[in-house]
Amino acid sequence: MQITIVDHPLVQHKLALLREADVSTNKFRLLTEELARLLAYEATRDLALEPTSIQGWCGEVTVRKIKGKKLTVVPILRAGLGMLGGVLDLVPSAKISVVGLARNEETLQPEPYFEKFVGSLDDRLALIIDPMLATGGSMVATIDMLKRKGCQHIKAIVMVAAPEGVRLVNACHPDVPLYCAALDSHLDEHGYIIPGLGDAGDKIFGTK
Ligand SMILES: O=P(O)(O)OC[C@H]1O[C@H](OP(=O)(O)OP(=O)(O)O)[C@H](O)[C@@H]1O
Ligand SMILES: O=c1cc[nH]c(=O)[nH]1
Ligand SMILES: [Mg+2]
Repeated sequence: MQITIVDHPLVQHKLALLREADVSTNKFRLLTEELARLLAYEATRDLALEPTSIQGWCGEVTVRKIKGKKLTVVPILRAGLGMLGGVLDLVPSAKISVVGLARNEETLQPEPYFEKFVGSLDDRLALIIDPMLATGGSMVATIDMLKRKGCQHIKAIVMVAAPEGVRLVNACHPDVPLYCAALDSHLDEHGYIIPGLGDAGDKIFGTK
């Protein structure tokens, strides 16, 4: 599995601000969106281009535009919604597929509660977005769902990943590249990433 840890100074600086214990809901939201934008920039770096002719100011000019492949952005509810605006800034015409999963706090298994996919998934690149890759259960379940619907090209974008989650995604779906701002140390006994960010969903939505 290809894993890209985006080491750009802007990414690392924003991640540092996100890790502060007393970060406000408003600041966490803004930083999440900004980080998502920068991570999506990296994740779309290899989109294929094709030459096309347009009328420019001085006559015909050959330019390059993104080739046919359509995109769907796949936020995993809830926390993935916090990254959606940042990704859509870069790919405003992307269609959105939504997956609702809640991690059971005791078993740490993802429990599905919603799914709504756009059509023609076999013809699209799916960009899954979720701030946290912890055990990897939620990401693997989402990739499973997409593949069952015929999706063949999938990338995962997270802010912080744990080695445990990377290992699980790699074991189940080695074809899915992962983009993140940090690969952290480990999971604690409650399945939280250390040092991580705490509960990203709660911080984005202001719950708890
Ligand atoms: O890798 P995993 O062990 O599956 O954990 C990661 C998942 O846990 C969090 O969501 P949570 O289930 O807490 O839901 P929320 O977004 O509604 O807070 C997070 O946003 C991921 O979706
Ligand atoms: O560290 C973690 C693990 C799962 N979900 C979170 O929001 N944070
Ligand atoms: Mg949560």
